[in-house]
Amino acid sequence: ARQLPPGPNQFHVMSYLSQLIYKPHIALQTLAKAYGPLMSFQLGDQLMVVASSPETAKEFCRTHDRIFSGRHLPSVYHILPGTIDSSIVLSPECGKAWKLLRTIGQSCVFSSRAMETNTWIRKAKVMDTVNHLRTKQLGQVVNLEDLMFATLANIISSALTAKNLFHIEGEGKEDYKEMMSLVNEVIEKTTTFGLVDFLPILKGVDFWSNGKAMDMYRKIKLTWGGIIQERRASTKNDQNPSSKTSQDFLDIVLSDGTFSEDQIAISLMELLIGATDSTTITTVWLIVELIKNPEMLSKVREEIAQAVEGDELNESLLSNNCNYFQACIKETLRLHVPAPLLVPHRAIETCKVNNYTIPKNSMVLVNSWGIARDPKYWEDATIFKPERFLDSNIGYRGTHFEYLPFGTGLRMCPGSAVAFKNIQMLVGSLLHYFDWSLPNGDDPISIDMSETYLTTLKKEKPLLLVPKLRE
Ligand code: HEM
Repeated sequence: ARQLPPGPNQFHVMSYLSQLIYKPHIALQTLAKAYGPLMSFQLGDQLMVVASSPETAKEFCRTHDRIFSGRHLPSVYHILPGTIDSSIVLSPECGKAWKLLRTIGQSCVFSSRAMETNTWIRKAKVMDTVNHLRTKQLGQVVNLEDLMFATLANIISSALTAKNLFHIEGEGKEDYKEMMSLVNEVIEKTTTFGLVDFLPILKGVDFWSNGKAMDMYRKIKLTWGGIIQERRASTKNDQNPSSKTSQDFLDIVLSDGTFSEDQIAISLMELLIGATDSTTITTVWLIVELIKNPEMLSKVREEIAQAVEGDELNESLLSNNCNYFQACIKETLRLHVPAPLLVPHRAIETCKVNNYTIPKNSMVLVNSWGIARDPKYWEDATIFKPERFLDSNIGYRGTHFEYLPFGTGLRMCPGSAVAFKNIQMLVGSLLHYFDWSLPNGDDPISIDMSETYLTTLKKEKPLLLVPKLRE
């Protein structure tokens, strides 16, 4: 007989509804305390299955990895034409288009060779930002979160298409603001799914009318259309295509011919969001934790100083010699897990897990946030303590199930190493060249630590700081 994992009944779920929508990682952790690390419940017409321990996470992401490698599509994707076949993140199964896009991404962004090739891009975009900050007047307040976001967006868009999305020197000007709100709107709309999407009562709110979806589609095309067409034209005019030494993502997808221009725009947008959203969140929390802990900050700075060559940070020295700094990045990814429930998985077949039946099309959530704060696995679990990673072999590549900031298995984040390098270069440079203080000389201890959930978990209030060039 079919036996589902234990879990709350309809009434119990209803009493948690608001928390399930706005703070699902917390609600699910609370429920798991009552029902155990493998739990199920009905949410509207969707069966939800939740893994809340390293052991149960392993069942879904390792032991039965292939069966749980599906995704649910937010309703918006059913409205937008062609998106299902041009997505990595939300591709419903690990099918042909998913494989092709992951392979192309591997060759020009994710692999070690690609990261090596792209080192100069990372450095150049970070230095654009550093140089821009050098022009600030003494005491001028900077929205550092936006600036780091724009820098990370330029790094990925340059790696994908050889173009900047943001003109950094134009920070705060019309073009910059327009691009910022365009991209933010797409991020907000396309990631606002998950639990809400499966509740018939909330569907009444009509998040996603056809009109809104088409507007989003138009905006995605507005962001990338010009870049794609320009490249297509220049490739046609180029008599000798082999004269280009290395191909970027755009060269490869265009010459492959599988995807339409609109589909290419969608996959570029998706990679942009994947590469910037969680990474920005991490850089924000890392800086917050360090300015709140001056002793840690000076240790990090001492290390970074050892990785400077001439007047520039050297990426391989940063990677090889800055253990404490890396421990701080890892600890930030533990205490402030950017994707607290990973990206929801879907069972593509019915499967038995721990003697329970998990029916086909169940939505599987791994509470990576709860696991990373479980006192069973982590001492002083809610305290920022980078030292814990110094003498530990726990890495972020998905082999330690008590620490899964990037997930693990088939659907694991392909950009984990890229993220690490970007964070290291960007935050390393910002801390090396500048001192950071709060507006009005406020004490860093007073920084508001509230978080807000929108598939990713970010700092609620923007990070406003005053830079001062270090001697
Ligand atoms: C700190 C930064 C980042 C974090 C915490 C993060 C986290 C994640 C997580 C948790 C997933 C879902 C894993 C799962 O469902 O099991 C994911 C998927 C993904 N990430 Fe990241 N990520 C980060 C940076 C990046 C970067 C820099 C890129 C691109 C260069 C990227 C591209 C992707 C893509 C394409 C997927 C979809 C994979 C698939 O469904 O097959 N991410 N990421």
